[in-house]
Amino acid sequence: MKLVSLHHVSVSYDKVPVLTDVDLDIWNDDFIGVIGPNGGGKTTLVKAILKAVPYSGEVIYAPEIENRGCRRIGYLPQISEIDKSFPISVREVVLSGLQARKRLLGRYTAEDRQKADELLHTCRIEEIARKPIGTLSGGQIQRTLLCRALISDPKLLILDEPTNFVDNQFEKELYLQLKHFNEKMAIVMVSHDLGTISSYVRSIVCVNRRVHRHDSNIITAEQLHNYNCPIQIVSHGDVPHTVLAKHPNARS
Ligand SMILES: Nc1ncnc2c1ncn2[C@@H]1O[C@H](COP(=O)(O)OP(=O)(O)OP(=O)(O)O)[C@@H](O)[C@H]1O
Repeated sequence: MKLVSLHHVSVSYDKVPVLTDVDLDIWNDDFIGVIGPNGGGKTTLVKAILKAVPYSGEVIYAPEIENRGCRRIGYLPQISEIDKSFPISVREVVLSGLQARKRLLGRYTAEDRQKADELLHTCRIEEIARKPIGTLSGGQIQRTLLCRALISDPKLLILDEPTNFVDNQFEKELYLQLKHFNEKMAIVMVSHDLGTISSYVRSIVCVNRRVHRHDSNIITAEQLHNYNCPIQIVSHGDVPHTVLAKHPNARS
């Protein structure tokens, strides 16, 4: 079942085109890795899927995704987009994932709080439930944001660089959890860590102003060529690699 369809979607910031004429369908069982060079438009693509940036063209949600004002998309933003000075506890951050629904229905229920506690337990952060987010490590923040993204029982989970600033242990646990979540929801994950994600995702979407979907998790030489930027090969086989952080062609 098709959950989201983008038709001829274009996005510009200050008249500078960032995404041009994007056609993309997201299906209910998808596990998509979104790759591309720095500044290529990956986060903008995610925001277009969320209708969180002005765009031309069409972004169409199936009724399973949006029904009577209730949107079932969980979103884990980049850590840099989080205001850590905001005086709010881990548990409150997790519950805030229900806000869109609460605008219609009012206060949190005992059931909501129990759900938040279950997720905190699943992500192994129940002992920091009362801590303010400003005091947390990168891994603890990512776990908190993951719980927030999951609390509304999404049909589509979107993660933007979820393994930035986290340790290897968290990364491994996260990928295994995502595999499990993918039995119930579609997943779209932006990552620079191509070598790792290629062994978990089922499709690859390359973003460099234009968007190409490849229904395979094998990263090809052609895809690497699309990067047009320095690449560090980290292992052999199906060309897994990492894009260097410093990048002369970046537009940002
Ligand atoms: N709100 C904004 N206003 C103006 N320009 C923006 C805005 N957001 C992003 N950009 C620019 O749009 C381009 C694409 O940015 P985007 O964050 O979508 O790329 P990205 O592929 O996610 O990059 P990165 O890998 O560095 O996270 C960049 O040149 C960026 O500077």
